[in-house]
Amino acid sequence: MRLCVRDLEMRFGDRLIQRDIAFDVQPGTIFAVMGGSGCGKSTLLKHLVGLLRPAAGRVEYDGTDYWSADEATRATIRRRFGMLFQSGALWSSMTLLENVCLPLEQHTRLDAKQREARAREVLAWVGLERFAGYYPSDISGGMKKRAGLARALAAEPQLLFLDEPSAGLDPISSKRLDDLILEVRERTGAAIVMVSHELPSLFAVADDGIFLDADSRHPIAHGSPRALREQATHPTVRAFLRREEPAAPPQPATTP
Ligand SMILES: Nc1ncnc2c1ncn2[C@@H]1O[C@H](COP(=O)(O)OP(=O)(O)OP(=O)(O)O)[C@@H](O)[C@H]1O
Repeated sequence: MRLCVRDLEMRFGDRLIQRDIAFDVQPGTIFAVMGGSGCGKSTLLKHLVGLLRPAAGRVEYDGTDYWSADEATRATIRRRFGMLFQSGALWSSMTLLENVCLPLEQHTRLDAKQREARAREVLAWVGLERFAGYYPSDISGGMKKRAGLARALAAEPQLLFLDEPSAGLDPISSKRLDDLILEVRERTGAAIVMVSHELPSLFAVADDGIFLDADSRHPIAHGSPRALREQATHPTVRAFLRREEPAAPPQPATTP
C-alpha cells in the first residue's frame, strides 16, 4: 500500500505542531521520521494511522484520502496497518501467544486453530517460539519489543508503523531488531514508517525519511538518513545526524 502525505498541518487546539509536511512512502520502503525531542514525530504517526485528524492537508492510502473516506473505507485501510507503539505494551495478563492472537481475532476470519498456527509462526520468526507460553513480565525488554513486532506483523500488514522500536535496548538487542525490521521488509514487501532517535538504527535500515524541526515547526530535510548525514547543510540536521555541536547563537556585542 502506498502512502502519500500532502500539505499536512498538525495542531493541538491553537498550538501549531508542524505544517507543510509532504512525502510519499512506496511499498518495500523503510521511511524514517526524524527530529529532536518534542518536534512532533509521534504526533505525525498518530495522524498517519487515523488516531488524530489533520488541521489541514491530506493523508492518502493508494490514492484514497483517509479523512474524506467513509468509515467503512477507513476501517478497511486500518486493517492493513500493523503498529508497534511506544505505549502499545503487551497485555500483561496474556501470554505472548495470546497477545499475538489478539489482532488475528480482530482483523482476520481465521479460526482458533489457524490463529494459533499463525501466531506461533510469527513468534518463531522473531525468535520467541520457545516463549509462547510466557507472560510479558517474564521476558526481557528486547524480547518484549520482538513480541510487539510479532503482534504487529501477525495480520500481514501492508504498512507497518514503528514508534521508537529500539528505544531502551542494549546495542546487541537493538541490532537484532534492526535485522528483523530489514527481514520483515524483505519477506513481506510492506512499507515501514519508523520514528527513531537511534542513529545506528536509522543508518542501518532507513531508505528515506523526513526531518521535522521543532523551532520552525516544519520539515527542514528530506532523504535517507545516510545521505543526509553526508549532504545536509542545515545545522540542526547536521547536529542531529553527525552529533556535531549546533552552531552557537550570535552573541550580543558587549560594551566595557
Ligand atoms: N494530546 C496532546 N495534547 C496536547 N499537546 C500534545 C499532545 N500530545 C503531544 N503534545 C505536544 O506536541 C508536541 C509534539 O509531541 P510528540 O510526542 O509528537 O513529539 P516527539 O517528536 O515524538 O517527541 P519525543 O522524541 O520526545 O518522543 C509536544 O510539545 C507535546 O507536548
